[in-house]
Amino acid sequence: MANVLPILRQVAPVREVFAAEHLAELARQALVAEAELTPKPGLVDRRGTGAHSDLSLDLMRRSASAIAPFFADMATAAQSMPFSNALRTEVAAIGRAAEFAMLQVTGGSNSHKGAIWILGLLVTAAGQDIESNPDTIAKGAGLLASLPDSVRPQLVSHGDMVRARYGVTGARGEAIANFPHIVHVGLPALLAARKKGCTETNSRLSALLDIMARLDDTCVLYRGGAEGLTIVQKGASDILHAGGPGSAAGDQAMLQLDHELFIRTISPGGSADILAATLFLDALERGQYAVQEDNSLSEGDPYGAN
Ligand SMILES: CC(C)(COP(=O)(O)OP(=O)(O)OC[C@H]1O[C@@H](n2cnc3c(N)ncnc32)[C@H](O[C@H]2O[C@H](COP(=O)(O)OP(=O)(O)OP(=O)(O)O)[C@@H](O)[C@H]2O)[C@@H]1O)[C@@H](O)C(=O)NCCC(=O)NCCS
Ligand SMILES: Nc1ncnc2[nH]cnc12
Repeated sequence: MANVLPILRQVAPVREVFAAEHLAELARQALVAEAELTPKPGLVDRRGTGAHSDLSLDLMRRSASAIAPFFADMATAAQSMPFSNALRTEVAAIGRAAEFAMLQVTGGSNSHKGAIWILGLLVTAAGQDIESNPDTIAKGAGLLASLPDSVRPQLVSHGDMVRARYGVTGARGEAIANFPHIVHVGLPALLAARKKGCTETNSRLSALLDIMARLDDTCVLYRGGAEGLTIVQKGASDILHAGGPGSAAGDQAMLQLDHELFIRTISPGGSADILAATLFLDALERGQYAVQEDNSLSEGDPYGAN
């Protein structure tokens, strides 16, 4: 079904929907593209495990594959019921099943909890209308996030602890505010770097650093406190001011920040999730479907970084 989408796009004038499997595959590929992007400060990448002792690139890839079918289920749900509390409840149940599948494949490590939330909401919103753009998809996803989560368990998450201590709004707040760090930070930074002639890898790294410089990442706050967040935000900002990825000073500053985060075991995991979602919406917007003309799916880095 996914492989007919480019054809549908040409012949169907309006309100054709994205195939659920296609959205899921695109989301999986965005997660793999984020994980493989190298070098990322403190994060798992092609060089190694960053500030993590329980994650690896192979695990991130397997986690992405394990959760992709749940994205397809979310898009299918979006196509079979209207925007409503019932859809929110259905998607929450699928999201929790995806978290369970993630924990099973990683042996209990949290590889993509934030990504399941963000991409799950975006895939659901994108599942409804092919004429959408990043802004309207983010708004739809934000609206869905603001509906009540009727079966929310009474467990206290790391995000809950950090929110109570530092007064930040975390992953839930990001969604309810319509994903400002994707729409107003990640995407503009990605496009600006490409326009300047940066390589695709450096454009994505620039987008990640811009996100890191501004996001109140609860993953950073939980591991490193307020001081850790300052180190991440100032460090990312300094790299960009030094010339950004691809400049000698920028690359040097990036290695220094990577080292500091490694020593302190601080990981900007929330920023990584926001970058994956940025790549997903960018690919949708550009019509860059990773389905090949011979109906196969691209291998390696399907988002084509260089
Ligand atoms: C709304 C939920 C995301 C739950 O939110 P909550 O804040 O209560 O949960 P957390 O457990 O804290 O997870 C939030 C994850 O979101 C990422 N994140 C952090 N800050 C932001 C931000 N400002 N904006 C957006 N996203 C953010 C981050 O995920 C990444 O970090 C993880 C790695 O962290 P790590 O420290 O290694 O792992 P931990 O287990 O936390 O600690 P250790 O023990 O290892 O030290 C990695 O997963 C990245 O993805 C935060 O971790 C949502 O889950 C929810 O409500 N779900 C219910 C189902 C539902 O409604 N679904 C609907 C659609 S799917
Ligand atoms: N590349 C990465 N490294 C560590 N945590 C992550 N969470 C999402 N992407 C990640």
